[in-house]
Amino acid sequence: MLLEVKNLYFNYQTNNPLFHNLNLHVDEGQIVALAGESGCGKSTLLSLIYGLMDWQSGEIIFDGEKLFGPKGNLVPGESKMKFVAQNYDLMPYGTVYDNVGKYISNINLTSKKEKVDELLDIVGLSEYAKVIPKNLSGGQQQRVAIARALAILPKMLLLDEPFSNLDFSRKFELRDKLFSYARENNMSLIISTHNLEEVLPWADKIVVLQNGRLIQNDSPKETYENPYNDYVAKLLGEVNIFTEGEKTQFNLSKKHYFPHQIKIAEGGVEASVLESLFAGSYYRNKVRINDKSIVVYSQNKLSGNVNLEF
Ligand SMILES: Nc1ncnc2c1ncn2[C@@H]1O[C@H](COP(=O)(O)OP(=O)(O)OP(=O)(O)O)[C@@H](O)[C@H]1O
Repeated sequence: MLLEVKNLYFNYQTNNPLFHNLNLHVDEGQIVALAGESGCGKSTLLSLIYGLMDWQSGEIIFDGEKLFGPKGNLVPGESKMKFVAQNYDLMPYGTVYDNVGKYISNINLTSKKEKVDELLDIVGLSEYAKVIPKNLSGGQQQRVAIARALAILPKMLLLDEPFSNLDFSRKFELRDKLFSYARENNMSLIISTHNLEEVLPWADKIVVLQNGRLIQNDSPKETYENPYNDYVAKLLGEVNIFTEGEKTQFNLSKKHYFPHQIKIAEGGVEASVLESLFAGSYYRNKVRINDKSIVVYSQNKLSGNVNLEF
């Protein structure tokens, strides 16, 4: 085990703990998605792990050593970790090259250049090496910060919403390269996100926080098949949620059905189609059974009545 958080207790305001007995562990080389809606405590947890704030009780153990938070380090932050916070913290007057190379030794300048070039390629900023951060967009600055963090090959990298400022096409490219780089170098990642779809294919484990409480800690498949509650299900994408009464009425085995989990099939429950919209690789349909509106995906445009199989 690389990281162990044991019975962590932390509050910003007395008598109102954000974390109460929080437990979490991360293995070496593991990619963990830390998910939850805005304000649930993701950034705070990453800051505590990295050692930027003091916690009130509990233990954080990293690489076999007990951590002591800010008082344990002369320079803020644990030396074997790197944290890319939401403010990026770049050197404003250094170029992109300088920023990415900040933690790489100058002893061998040729190998330093090779390393910086490799990292700039990973984050898609090869053409921006000579630009200063002030003249970059928010998403570009975010990518510089990621490249700089990767440069020191930390044992663990903490990324706070790393894809939040990136456009769609960049996101795909960056995710592929970033996760491959982490795997090749056996680097552990904890990535905070409010959108699990963004990291699901790459994550080994999904950890969900709700109001400071860790409510689910499972593999992506297990989380997807058995979300702990409606809150977790909604973090996974568009979902149909059924009440206990509706479950009985439609003879359902579970409470949450993602649109693709409901099939159009002969012999199923009859539903009327309210709308059928082209959505690229599928049609997004709104259908109704009695008073219940349900979203289902299909290969073809639907109309009239259809039969649904859950
Ligand atoms: N410095 C602070 N002082 C007091 N309360 C704070 C402070 N920073 C954060 N909080 C509160 O702690 C809770 C958790 O905040 P945090 O930033 O960790 O959430 P988050 O899940 O990272 O949110 P987001 O996704 O919006 O970044 C929130 O209710 C927030 O208002």
